[in-house]
Amino acid sequence: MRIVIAPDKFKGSLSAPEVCSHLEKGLQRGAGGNLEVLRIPVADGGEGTLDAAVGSGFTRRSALVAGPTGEPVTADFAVRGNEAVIEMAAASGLALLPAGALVGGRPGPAAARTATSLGTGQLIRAALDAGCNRIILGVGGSANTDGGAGVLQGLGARFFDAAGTELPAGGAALAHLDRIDFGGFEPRLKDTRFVLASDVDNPLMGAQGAAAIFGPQKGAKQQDVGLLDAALARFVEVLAREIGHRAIKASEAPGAGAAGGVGYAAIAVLAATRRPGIDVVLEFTGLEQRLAGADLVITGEGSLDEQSLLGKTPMGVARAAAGQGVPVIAVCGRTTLHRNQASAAGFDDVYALTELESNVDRCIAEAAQLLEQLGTQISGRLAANRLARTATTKEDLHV
Ligand SMILES: Nc1ncnc2c1ncn2[C@@H]1O[C@H](COP(=O)(O)OP(=O)(O)O)[C@@H](O)[C@H]1O
Ligand SMILES: O=C(O)[C@@H](CO)OP(=O)(O)O
Repeated sequence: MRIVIAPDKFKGSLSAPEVCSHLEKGLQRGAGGNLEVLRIPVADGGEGTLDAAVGSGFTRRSALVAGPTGEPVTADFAVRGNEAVIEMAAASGLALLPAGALVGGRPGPAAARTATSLGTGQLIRAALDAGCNRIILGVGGSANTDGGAGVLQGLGARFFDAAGTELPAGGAALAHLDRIDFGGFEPRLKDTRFVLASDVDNPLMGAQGAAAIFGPQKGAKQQDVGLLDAALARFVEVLAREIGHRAIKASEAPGAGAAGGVGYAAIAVLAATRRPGIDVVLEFTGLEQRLAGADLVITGEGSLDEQSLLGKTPMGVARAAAGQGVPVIAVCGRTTLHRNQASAAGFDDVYALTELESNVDRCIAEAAQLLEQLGTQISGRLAANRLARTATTKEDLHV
C-alpha cells in the first residue's frame, strides 16, 4: 500500500517534518513495516514553508543576517536551480525577538515600533548570490511593521530624514522619512521574479492594515498602532515620489499588509505577484503529481477548524488528492469540525490526538508519542479495510 503523508505543522507541538516521521513510525508499526510511505511536509507560505521546500528537494542554505532588532541571526533559505524559497520569519520573525525586546515574555511596544525586516532583504541578496532569479517569498509571523522598508534597505536602498540623516530601523522611524535613495539598489533585481506567498489579504494601511490588525500581536499598544499606521502612510507618500503612482496603488493591494508591509514592498518595488501560499507550496512540492498511484493521502494541522475550511493547507491537499482520485485522511491535534463539514471538505476521515488524550496540554506535550499511537490505529483501520470514499454515507466517518 502506498501512502503519502502531506501535513502542515501542528503549531506549538510539532513541525511538519516531525508530524511526517512520527506518523510514519506509527503507521509502519501497525502494518509490520509493509507500507510504502512518501513524506511531503507542506505549509501555507508562512512558518514551515522552508521545511516544505527542503522536503521537496531544495537545498538548505544559510546566511548571517540582521534579526528583527538588528542583532545577527543565522537564517536558512532554500535553493533549487535558479529558484529560492525564503521564509521571511527565518530572518525577521517574531519568534527571533531577543529577551530584551520582550515584556512579560511577550513582544513589547518598543519592538513593535523598531523591529525591522532588514534581514529578509539580506536573505534575498543571499539568494541572488546563490544564482537565483526566481524567488518565492513566504511571509507571516513577522516582528516588524516597517512596510518592508527594511527589505529594501537590505537590498541597497537608503532612507533619509529631512536633515539628511539616515533613518534608524523600524516602522515608527518612517514618520520622519523625507527621501529614499535607490542609487545603490541591487541591480540583479531587474532580472528577478518574485512570488509573494501569502494568505493574508489585508491592505497596507487603515482599519484592516498591517499596524491595526497585526501590530498588537507584535507588541503595539493603541497609540503605537496609530503611530505606525501614519508612518506607513508617510512611507507610501515618499515612495510615490520615487516610483510614481504605483506606490499608492500597491498600498491598497490585497496582501500589501502581510508581514508588517513586507507584502507592500514586494508588490510595489519588487513587482511581486501575490499567490495563495498553499498553491505556491503545492506547486513547488509537486504534490499532485506525486500523489499519482497513491492509495491514500494523510494531511493535517494542529487545529482542524472552521478556519481550515477557508483554504488552509489540509484543504489544498484534499483538493490535490481529489484531482488524482485519492482518498484523504486528516490528522490533527484537535478539531471542531462536524463529520458533515469534514466530509464536505473532502476528508474521508478525521483523527484527533484529543481522542487519545483529552487533556489538551498533555496532548501538546506528548504529541509525538500520541501521533505514533494514532498512526498505528490508522494502520489497523486500513488493514480492516474500513476506509472507503463512501465512509460518510455509511455513517462510518470517524468524527
Ligand atoms: N498536539 C496537539 N494537541 C492538541 N492541539 C494542538 C496540538 N498541537 C497544536 N494544537 C492546537 O492547534 C493550534 C495551532 O493550530 P495550527 O492549525 O497548527 O496552526 P495555525 O494557528 O497556523 O492554524 C494550537 O494553538 C493548539 O490549539
Ligand atoms: O507577519 C504578520 O504580520 C502576520 C500577517 O502576515 O503574520 P501571521 O498571519 O502569521 O500572524
